[in-house]
Amino acid sequence: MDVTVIDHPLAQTRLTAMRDARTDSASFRAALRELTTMLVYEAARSFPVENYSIQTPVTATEGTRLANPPLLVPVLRAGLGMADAALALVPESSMGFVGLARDEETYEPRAYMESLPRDLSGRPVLVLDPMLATGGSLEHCCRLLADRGCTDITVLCVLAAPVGIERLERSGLPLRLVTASIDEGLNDRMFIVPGLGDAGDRQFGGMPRF
Ligand SMILES: O=P(O)(O)OC[C@H]1O[C@H](OP(=O)(O)OP(=O)(O)O)[C@H](O)[C@@H]1O
Ligand SMILES: O=c1cc[nH]c(=O)[nH]1
Ligand SMILES: [Mg+2]
Repeated sequence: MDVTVIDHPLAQTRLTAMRDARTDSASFRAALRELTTMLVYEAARSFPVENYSIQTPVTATEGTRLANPPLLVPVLRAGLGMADAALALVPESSMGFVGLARDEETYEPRAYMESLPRDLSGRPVLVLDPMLATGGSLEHCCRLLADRGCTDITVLCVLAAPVGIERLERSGLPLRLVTASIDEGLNDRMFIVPGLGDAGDRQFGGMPRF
């Protein structure tokens, strides 16, 4: 699996703001939006383009557009904070949604929402979720996409734990990963260390579990 780590200084300052426990929700969301722009910029480097004719105020020339705009899939809740920034940078894209909540005892993802096109063959997909911890949630999401015929999945994360990367690698799914950091590991509650805490709660506040 192809793994890209964005170690740009501006990505690292946003990441630091997100890690800092003193950062309030509004500043956390702002840092996530800015970091998402950088992750999408990097992920889009390999997007195929096509040329077409345009007219500048001076003369005729060739313009460039995306040959096959992606489907964006934020994983609710935490991935919602990446959706606007991704859509702003790739306005030609469309959006599907997957809702997953990790069970606090088994750490397995529980699916509660799925809104995706039926056929994803020939369609590149950018999955948006800030956290790759055990990898259960992202493996589940990427399987939903592969089951619909998708063969080109790029997962965009803020933090990835080595065990989660290995799980995605072992899954055999057709994906690559773009992240701002590979962290040390997981603690006994399967939180990423040093991490940033619960990315959903830090954006939107705590929620009673079902
Ligand atoms: O790799 P995993 O071990 O599966 O953990 C990662 C998942 O945990 C978080 O979501 P969470 O289940 O907390 O839901 P939330 O976004 O509603 O907070 C995160 O956004 C990932 O989806
Ligand atoms: O560290 C973690 C692990 C899973 N989900 C989060 O939001 N944070
Ligand atoms: Mg959460």
